[in-house]
Amino acid sequence: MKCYPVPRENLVLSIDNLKDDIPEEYLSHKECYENVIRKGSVLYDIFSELSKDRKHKAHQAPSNAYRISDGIMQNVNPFLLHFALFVPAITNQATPEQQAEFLKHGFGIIGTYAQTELGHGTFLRGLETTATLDLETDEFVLNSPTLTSYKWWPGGLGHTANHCVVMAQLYVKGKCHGPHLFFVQIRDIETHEPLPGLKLGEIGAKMGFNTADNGFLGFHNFRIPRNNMLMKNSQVLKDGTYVESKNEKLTYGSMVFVRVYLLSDMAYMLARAATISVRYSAVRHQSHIKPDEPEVQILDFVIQQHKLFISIATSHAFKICGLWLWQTYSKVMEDIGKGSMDRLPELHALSCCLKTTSTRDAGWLIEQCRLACGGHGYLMSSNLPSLYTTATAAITYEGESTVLLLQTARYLIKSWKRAMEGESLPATVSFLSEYFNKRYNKWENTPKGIVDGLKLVVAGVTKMCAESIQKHVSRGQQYEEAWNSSSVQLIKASEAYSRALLCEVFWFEVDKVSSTLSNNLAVVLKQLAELYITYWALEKRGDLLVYTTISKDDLDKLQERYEELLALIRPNAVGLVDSFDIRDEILCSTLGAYDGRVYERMMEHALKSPLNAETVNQSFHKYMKPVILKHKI
Ligand SMILES: CC/C=C\C/C=C\C/C=C\C/C=C\CCC(=O)SCCNC(=O)CCNC(=O)[C@H](O)C(C)(C)COP(=O)(O)OP(=O)(O)OC[C@H]1O[C@@H](n2cnc3c(N)ncnc32)[C@H](O)[C@@H]1OP(=O)(O)O
Ligand SMILES: Cc1cc2nc3c(=O)[nH]c(=O)nc-3n(C[C@H](O)[C@H](O)[C@H](O)COP(=O)(O)OP(=O)(O)OC[C@H]3O[C@@H](n4cnc5c(N)ncnc54)[C@H](O)[C@@H]3O)c2cc1C
Repeated sequence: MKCYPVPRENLVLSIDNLKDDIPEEYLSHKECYENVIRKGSVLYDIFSELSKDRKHKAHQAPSNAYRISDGIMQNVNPFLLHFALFVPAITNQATPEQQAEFLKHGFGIIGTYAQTELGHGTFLRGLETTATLDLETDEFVLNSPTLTSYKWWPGGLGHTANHCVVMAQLYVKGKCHGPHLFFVQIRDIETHEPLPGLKLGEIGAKMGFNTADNGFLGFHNFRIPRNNMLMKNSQVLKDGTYVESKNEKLTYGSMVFVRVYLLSDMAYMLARAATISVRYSAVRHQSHIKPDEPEVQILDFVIQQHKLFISIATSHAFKICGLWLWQTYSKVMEDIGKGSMDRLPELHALSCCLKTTSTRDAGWLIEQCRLACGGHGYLMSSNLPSLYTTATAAITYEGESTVLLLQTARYLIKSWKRAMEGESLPATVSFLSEYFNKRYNKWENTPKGIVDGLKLVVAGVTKMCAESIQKHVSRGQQYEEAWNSSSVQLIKASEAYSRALLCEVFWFEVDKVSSTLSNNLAVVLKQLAELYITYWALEKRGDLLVYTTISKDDLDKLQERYEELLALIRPNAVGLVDSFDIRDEILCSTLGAYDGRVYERMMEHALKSPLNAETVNQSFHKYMKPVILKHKI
């Protein structure tokens, strides 16, 4: 058996079998998949050895592994769902005995998380796949009663995974108990053939994520042992007794895990885009500022700084907030382990709005980085297009953005009502009570003043939503209709809440640690945090004018300070992206390589195009020449 010493980035990235002779963009859909399975299998082998060598918790690839695989895969790893959802779902939702049983083969199985169906992705209570208890055989019978009930989208489901965790409506003695999770083998371990009673395949080409092997799965009277229902939170006993969960939403717990993780993942996606575009902007000379001087680095254009420095700052904001949210998640999971669900609604609300804002911001900011690189940003070899299509998928997967913002809005409205009744609120929403009791300060042009102002916007919009709902109810609408009628404002409340959270956590976490940092580092980090907060104060100036005592003069001063910060950051801009420390083999960009040899790398990459293997392509003689000669005058 091949034995890998503990891999370091250098070692993994030096494995020849992980290099591409032909850039991925020149491979067919099928070749792309086969190529990524080739590379993914080498990595999977390394992770397996690593988990043995390093006593890693079973099946958890080391966190830096994702960063290495990002470089090797360039696109998406078809084994991603195994680590991101399949294993976490089992460790989060199965009993210890079940975990030992289901994961006894260690890396010998490859799983995915099969929840979304052709007909339902958001509304989980509407999922159609059924799992019906057969008391006589002590089994569940899985069925896909309609075409729309086919599982559709799960990553790795088409041709990679041999197991999955399936979400299905649980039926016991004719009664439906709602969505539950089941451990299901779908392919033979030896032959990899689909097991009898299953219809499996991949869903076809997508705008990105094309190596994720997203698939479809249909069940036809497919039997699994009763013990294959994940039974940590709810159970079905041998006699058919159903023991319900302390909180039925615990079944949705695996999605919270990934939503929390995505904040950090987006920090990394943005760090890559910022590294590429800032380095390129330092190399690219174009146009003049002073007519009698040479062409300047485009990074000297203030508007270029305005386009790019927000991405540097946002990457740090997401990294720091991601750590804060992860600590909150870990604490809530610990509480749940002790039987307390009190903070679960708060964690759900936080993870929903922060996942949404981080994925949406990563999307438009990566696009802004691409556009700031002109035509060369449009080349696949820049890696900016792939970063964009990969990042923007996250706006939809793991909870579609609008739907998740409405979940946070639900929590804000409930918290507002509690504030009106004088109840104490968790720290993350206590400002609602302050606002309700008219305890807030006049505007201050400071980072803290801006954070307080953004919170006033949240409180003001939340109050407006509550009044809108009440107005529609008083006009005869049911509450749910009134909710729907007010949903445009409800989304605004959640968006404002998410922005206020990001600004507050970023500023105060940086402020908290700055005394422990070298003076220079503290100064630069505070400049980034202040830039982030001031950027969003200016973006949201309309709301601040409506809900706070900010004046036109205050806004003019903020604009001036913002431009000062751009100038202060400019000398450190390249150093700041270098400090993301993303090596060329992982950055995969002709524009962003550390040595700055942009034009040479662009030409080297262009010559790898199969079209450049010959000076005249055969299509000239086959198609063009007859037409040209026919019409030649
Ligand atoms: C380790 C490295 C990892 C990763 C690296 C990188 C990438 C990420 C990895 C993988 C990404 C690739 C693929 C993505 C995979 C997927 O997409 S999986 C499928 C994702 N699908 C969804 O997210 C579905 C979204 N829909 C829902 O969650 C629910 O349908 C809903 C919440 C919208 C509605 O649920 P309902 O049951 O109808 O509830 P409701 O009637 O609206 O009531 C809401 C109440 O329920 C509480 N609640 C809802 N959800 C949760 C939850 N998750 N946790 C806790 N509580 C929840 C909510 O608080 C409300 O409570 P009330 O007190 O107000 O009643
Ligand atoms: C790249 C990618 C990978 C994926 N990987 C997986 C995977 O591994 N496993 C898995 O199970 N799933 C996966 N998914 C599926 C993903 O989780 C779903 O696409 C997502 O949950 C959204 O559901 P939907 O596609 O049915 O959209 P819908 O829910 O149908 O949404 C369509 C539109 O309707 C709106 N809408 C829906 N409900 C409401 C509401 N209550 N109020 C207001 N508007 C509403 C939405 O805002 C949206 O604009 C993946 C998806 C993608 C794109």
